[in-house]
Amino acid sequence: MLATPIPQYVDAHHLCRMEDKTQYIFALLGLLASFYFIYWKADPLYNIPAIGPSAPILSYLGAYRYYYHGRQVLREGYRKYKVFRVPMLDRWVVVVSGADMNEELRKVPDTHVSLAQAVNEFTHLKYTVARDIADHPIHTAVIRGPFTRNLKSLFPDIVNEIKTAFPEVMPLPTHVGEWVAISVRNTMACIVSRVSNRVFVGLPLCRDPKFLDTLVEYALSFSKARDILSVMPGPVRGIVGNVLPWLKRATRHASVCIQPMVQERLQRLQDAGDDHGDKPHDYLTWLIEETQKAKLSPDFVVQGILASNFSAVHTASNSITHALFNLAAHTQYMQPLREGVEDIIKEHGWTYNAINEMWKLDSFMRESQRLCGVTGVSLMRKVLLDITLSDGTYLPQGTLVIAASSATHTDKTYYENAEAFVPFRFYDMCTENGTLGTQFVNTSKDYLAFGHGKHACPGRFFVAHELKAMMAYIILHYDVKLEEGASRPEDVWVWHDIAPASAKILFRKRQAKVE
Ligand code: HEM
Repeated sequence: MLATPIPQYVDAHHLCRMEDKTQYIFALLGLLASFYFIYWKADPLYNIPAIGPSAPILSYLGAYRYYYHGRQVLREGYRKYKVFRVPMLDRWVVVVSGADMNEELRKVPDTHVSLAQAVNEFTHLKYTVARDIADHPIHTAVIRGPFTRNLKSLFPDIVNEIKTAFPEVMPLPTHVGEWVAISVRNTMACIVSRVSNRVFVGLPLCRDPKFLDTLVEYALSFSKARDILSVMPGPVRGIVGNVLPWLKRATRHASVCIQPMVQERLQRLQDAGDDHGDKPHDYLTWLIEETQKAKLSPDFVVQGILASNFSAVHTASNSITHALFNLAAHTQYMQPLREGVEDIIKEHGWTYNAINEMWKLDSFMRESQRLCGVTGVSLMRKVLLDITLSDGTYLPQGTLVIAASSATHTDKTYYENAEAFVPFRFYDMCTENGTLGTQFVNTSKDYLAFGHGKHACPGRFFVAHELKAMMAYIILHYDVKLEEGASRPEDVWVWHDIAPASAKILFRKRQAKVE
């Protein structure tokens, strides 16, 4: 059958229109491609080598990889480049490699880079931690100043809380030799929360179940809120942040507990007048004094307590969980640790000085943190004024820059047998070579677990005593091992954050006594 012939004029006209359309489509695609390339090449970070695809949209593939395989991405960049960049969902982050670049980054003055603003960008403090703490970090001033200066006098409270919390939170069967599987991360979070709040808010609040529940909820809601906000485009973030209920609820609940104590301290400060001897001498009072210096309302103290908990609890509980996993996986080190701790406690009792003398334990904690930090990066900074690094890399205002601490810590240039857990390596360095500066609290360009330089963690003197005292208590009272056939639980990396697995290990009442 023959098809009905199409008139010639229709055909030509139709073809003409089709050609026009195709031309438009190609022109549009060409225009879009040009915009795409212009946009890509106009990125001020374009010349910095990227790990994964650097083109717009395709870079989300790289972000996906960084989210799930942060450790490998950072190691790859570290191996290949002095300075490189990694993609996150809403931005590129520039990373520096190696001790010398770490040193260079930490020396950039505060006029040009800011730690506080970098933390704010990564965590959206206003909606996740405390409403105004980014603008008025009163807790940082207190931790750096009177808190650390008075650690020795606060130490008996820390010990008292450890001795009370362990039997309550981690009771063990009285049967000789019976092992119990304990979820370490949650248990340590609970004990660290009590011990830290013993010094932040004191008795009885640090043991009040309602207050402790508020803190647990606050910690959990931080990650929820941060994850939601980090996938929001900038302009929408503020709107969403303002409607999230969790921080408002935590602040309200914490206020109910803390405000009466603030009022009581204010009254005592007023009664003491100029008589400094009668002034209360504790964390709440120091926070109140900071609010007065900054001409803020005393209500602000609640935000200071929340921010202190944010800085202190999750970091410390993850750190001791890593240490316990390392001890359970290397039980041969229990005996030498025990001998050291027991001798010192016998001689000095549970004192601040005794904890200072526990060199082997100190080395164990430092080594544990070298390999299993709380994060795989450090020296987080936001560029405030354009800078050019020594290798010529230009970092414009607004760039986020970090140091690849975990890769530095496992670089054989700085550490012999760098991948292995050698718990007494720092103890040996100190006793054999007389190398100073390798204690748990010391920072250096190749040891960045607490940062380095002017902004190095001001809470590290407290946390070193807190965690060493907790470990000493465990070493003297419990035996520890992995579950049958298990190996050390793998750490979980999300972006560059590292969390210990939520695994269980076995504890029993200590059997062998050191003579
Ligand atoms: C094992 C536990 C901890 C680790 C691994 C840790 C780590 C860090 C790191 C890496 C920094 C940034 C330093 C830099 O960029 O140079 C930092 C800052 C800070 N840390 Fe810690 N920290 C811990 C515990 C604590 C505790 C217990 C407190 C409070 C008592 C605290 C309070 C702070 C504060 C306020 C800052 C900000 C300092 C500033 O803005 O200058 N940290 N910490």
